[in-house]
Amino acid sequence: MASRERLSAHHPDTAALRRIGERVRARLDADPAAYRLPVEELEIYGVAGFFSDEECARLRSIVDDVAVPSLSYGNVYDNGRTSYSGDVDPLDPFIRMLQRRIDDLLGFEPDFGETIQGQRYSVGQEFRPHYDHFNPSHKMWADEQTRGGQRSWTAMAYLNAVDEGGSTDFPLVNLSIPPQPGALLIWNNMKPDGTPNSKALHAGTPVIRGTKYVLTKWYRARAWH
Ligand SMILES: O=C(O)CCC(=O)C(=O)O
Ligand SMILES: [Fe+2]
Repeated sequence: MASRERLSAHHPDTAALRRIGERVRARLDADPAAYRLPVEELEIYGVAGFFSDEECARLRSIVDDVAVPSLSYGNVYDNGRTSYSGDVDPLDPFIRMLQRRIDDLLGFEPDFGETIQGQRYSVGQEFRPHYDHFNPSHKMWADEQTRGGQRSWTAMAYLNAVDEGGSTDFPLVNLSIPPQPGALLIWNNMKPDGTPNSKALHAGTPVIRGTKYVLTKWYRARAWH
């Protein structure tokens, strides 16, 4: 363990991730619309009403258009995800406008963000506990190193209210966040020192009644391509 800690502290992305953490934190702390959730050991913020009802409705229909079963995607990161998901069209002017708003809220250059992903969960579907950041011992890590490196912050938007279930839980910091339409949840997957935060483990809990729609945008340590 000690040698792995040492390895990650010396990783070339670590200094960039530390600076990104500082910059985004300062920006969100200065933004009256962003509320820092009162937990230690995880930097996590909420912004209520980030998307309007009309934007949420339009986004839900976009998610319906692009979503396919997550598990049949063959995506190696997706173990534990039983929802439907898909990338939205990054060139769509409506999506570009929304992406700019998220980039601006966090203070990221647009090319640091991956394409927004849409997800739809039906009754019983979930995203089991996982980390958004990459595990450097994973076989895909070498590839990801060349296309932007480690994931830093996650921005996730709820596009509707769920009748029951579907909360986003961070079990290691005792947080359970119920979907609120139009709200954006933002967290740092790294610690302030720029190394992965084990407390960032989270899950989309099973939907019990209704359907859950979300958007997720992951930001990297470097420009993503
Ligand atoms: O649906 C949720 O509440 C969590 C989604 C999530 O963890 C992700 O998209 O990475
Ligand atoms: Fe996640």
